[in-house]
Amino acid sequence: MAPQTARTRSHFQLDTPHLWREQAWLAGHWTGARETLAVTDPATGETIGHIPSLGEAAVVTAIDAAAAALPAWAALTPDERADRLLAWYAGMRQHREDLARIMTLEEGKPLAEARGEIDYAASFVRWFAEEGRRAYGETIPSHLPGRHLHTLRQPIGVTAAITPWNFPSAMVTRKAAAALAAGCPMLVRPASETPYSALALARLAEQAGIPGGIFQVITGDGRSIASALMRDTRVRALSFTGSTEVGKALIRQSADTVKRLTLELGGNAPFIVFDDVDLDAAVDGALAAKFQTSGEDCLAANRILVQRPLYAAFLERFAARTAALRVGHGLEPDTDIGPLIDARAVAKADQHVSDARERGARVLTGGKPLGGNFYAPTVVADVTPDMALFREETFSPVAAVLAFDDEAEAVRLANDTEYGLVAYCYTADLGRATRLGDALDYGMVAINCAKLTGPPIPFGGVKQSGQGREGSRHGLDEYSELKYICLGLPG
Ligand SMILES: NC(=O)c1ccc[n+]([C@@H]2O[C@H](COP(=O)([O-])OP(=O)(O)OC[C@H]3O[C@@H](n4cnc5c(N)ncnc54)[C@H](O)[C@@H]3O)[C@@H](O)[C@H]2O)c1
Ligand SMILES: N[C@@H](CC=O)C(=O)O
Repeated sequence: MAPQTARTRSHFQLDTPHLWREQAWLAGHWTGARETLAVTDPATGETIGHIPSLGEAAVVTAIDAAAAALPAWAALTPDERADRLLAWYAGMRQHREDLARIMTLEEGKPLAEARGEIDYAASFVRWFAEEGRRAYGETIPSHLPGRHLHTLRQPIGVTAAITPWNFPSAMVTRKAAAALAAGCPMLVRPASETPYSALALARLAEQAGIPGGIFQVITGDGRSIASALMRDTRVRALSFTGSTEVGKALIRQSADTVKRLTLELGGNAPFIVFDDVDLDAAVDGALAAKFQTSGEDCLAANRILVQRPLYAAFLERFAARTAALRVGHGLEPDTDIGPLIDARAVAKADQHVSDARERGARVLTGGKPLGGNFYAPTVVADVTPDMALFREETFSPVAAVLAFDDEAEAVRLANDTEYGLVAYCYTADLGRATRLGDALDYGMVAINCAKLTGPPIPFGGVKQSGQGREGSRHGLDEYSELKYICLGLPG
C-alpha cells in the first residue's frame, strides 16, 4: 500500500511527502493490515488518513525483532549509539516544518506550538545522545576484607512505550531517546488520535540508520497491544504517559511479569499568586501556564489561587486577556487556541463549567462550546473545593480561579488533591518562595515562571501523578539495571 496519496500530498502540503506514513514500522518493514483506524483532523472532523489496526501477533513480531536486535545495539559503544541518535536529531531539525504541520493536522495545536514541540522533542534526542556516554557505575569502599566492590549500569532489555495524543512527538522521544541511549530497543504504541507524528519519527529513525528492531512504531488498539506487551517476559520496562486511570490499570497488569513501569500521569496544577507580585507578570504566567495546547497539557494550571487583596484586579486583567485569545484551526497563522481533541473533551469542559455555575461560581468570559471541537477560552471565578473544576483535571481552556487569605491556606488548598505533578507560585518574598518549594507536595515546582521543562530537568510527579523520572541524567536510569560486582582478590 502506498503510504501517501496524491490527495494527501496536495492537501497537507508537506515538503517531504514520504514523512506521511500510513503503515506501522514493524521489525524493519512498513507494515499494513486489513483492518484500519481512521484518523481525523480535530478542527474540521475530516478524515485525514487511516492507520493499520495491528493486534497481538504484530506485538509478538515486534518483540521478536527487538530481542534479536538487542545484543548488537547494547554492544555498540555509547559514541556509536550517539552517532545514530544525532543523525535522527538532524533529521528532525531538517524536517521541522513538516513534522510540525503533521502534528497540527492530527492534534489541532497551533502551528507555532507544534514547532515548539518539535524543537522540544528533538532536544531529548540530542540530550540522551550525549548523556548515554555518562551511564557511570561506582566503586564502593569495601566492608569485606580482600574484595573490590563496584557497580555498573546495563541495558534493562526490550522496552516499550504507550504515548498520549496531546504531545505526539515529545512524549515519544523523551522515552525512546533515553532507552536507545541506554542500549535498549523500544517499541512505541502512539495514541490512535495522533499516530502520524510517531510514524514520521520512525521514518526519520530509519533514515538515520537506527536498526528496524531498535525503534518500532506499532499502531492499533491500546488495550490489546498493552496486554500483549504485559504478558511477554522479554519486555522488561514500559513507560506510559496518559491518564491516572489507565496508569493504574497498567500497574495491575504488570504484576505478573514484574515489569519496571515509568508512569507520567494526570495533574491538577495549582498556580498561586501572592499579593506582593507584579500583576502583569503573574497574568502573563497564568495565561502561559493555562492555555498552552488549548489547556490539554498535564502541566496546565488547573486551579489559579490568588491572594485576596489582588483577586479582583487579577480577575479583571486575566479575563480581558483570555477573552482576546483567538480560536481557530491550528494552521491559521493568528490562532492562539485550537480545537479540543474530540467531542468528549468538549462535553467534559462544558460539564465542568455547568457544575461550577450551579454551585455558585461566576463565569467571567467564555463558558460555551463554539461548535465542532472548539470551546471558548473561559475564566470561572469563585471556584470552591467541592466543584469538579477544582477536583478534576479539566484538560480544556477553562481556567478556574479562587481566592485565599494567607500562605498556610494557599498550601492547604494547593495540596488538597491526589495529584502531584507540578505547582506554580508567584511571590516577591524569597523566604516564602523557599518555604513553598519545601511545602508543595509536587514533583516539580516553578517559582515566578511558567516555563520549566527541557531535557536537563527530571520530569515527573508524586502521589497519583506517577512514578519515575524522564529527561535529565535520571532519565537513563529508567532503562538500565544497576548491577553490583563483588570481586574477591586471590590471596
Ligand atoms: N505526566 C505527564 O507527563 C503527562 C503528559 C501528557 C499527558 N498526560 C496525561 O494524559 C491524560 C490525557 O491523555 P489521554 O487522554 O491520551 O490519556 P489516556 O490514558 O486515555 O491515553 C493515553 C494512552 O494510553 C492508551 N490507552 C487508553 N486506554 C488504554 C488501556 N486500557 N491500556 C493501554 N493503553 C491504553 C491511549 O490510546 C493513549 O495512547 C491526562 O490525564 C494528562 O495529564 C500526562
Ligand atoms: N507539557 C508536558 C507534557 C504533558 O502533557 C511536557 O512539557 O513534557
